[in-house]
Amino acid sequence: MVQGTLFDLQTRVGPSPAWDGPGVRRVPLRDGAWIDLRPGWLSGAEELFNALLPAVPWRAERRVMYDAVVDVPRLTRFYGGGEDLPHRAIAECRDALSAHCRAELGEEFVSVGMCLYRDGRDSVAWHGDRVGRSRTEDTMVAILSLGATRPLMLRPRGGGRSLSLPLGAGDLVVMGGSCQRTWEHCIPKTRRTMEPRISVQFRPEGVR
Ligand SMILES: O=C(O)CCC(=O)C(=O)O
Ligand SMILES: [Fe+2]
Repeated sequence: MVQGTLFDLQTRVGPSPAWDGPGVRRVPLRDGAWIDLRPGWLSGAEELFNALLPAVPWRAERRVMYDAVVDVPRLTRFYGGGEDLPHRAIAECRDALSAHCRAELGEEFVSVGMCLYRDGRDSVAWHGDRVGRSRTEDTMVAILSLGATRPLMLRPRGGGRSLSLPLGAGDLVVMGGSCQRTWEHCIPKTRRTMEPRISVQFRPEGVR
């Protein structure tokens, strides 16, 4: 108890200054895609989760599917470049990511998307982030995970074995190369957790 309190006081919410750490690796995928894993990148993940949950004006979306209007099974919020972000640590993460990836990416991360999975019934179906330049160009999309651990799954668009990456609180994954066009990703529904998860997605301008 006492230890926990001291730890909380000392933890500053923000990205680790170092990219290196246990479990850090690049996983090359076929067709010119890759993912970078940076477990435990964010310090104070629980504090950031607790701050974002009430501070973000979450939106419920509805979509037309076949001939029915259905609820999108998660809440979302999108912040374009220049919009005020709900926590200073999010801007610090974006800037740290830009600094780390700039040489390879050739540009900055600009927008911040957020998803709230209220419980294991919330999900995102198989897709690539293919709105905009990512439809035709290599790019990067980084995802910071907060709250409950949920697997991010990836599969080649042309068919083939899928990969499951459990993303825990504070973990970062960067999808790079052709990943958005040649692979798909999803967060499947699960009965395993009823706890909420927030994901924060960082994307360059013109990628969605
Ligand atoms: O929540 C996640 O980790 C994935 C979200 C996602 O794929 C998206 O918003 O495009
Ligand atoms: Fe996505």
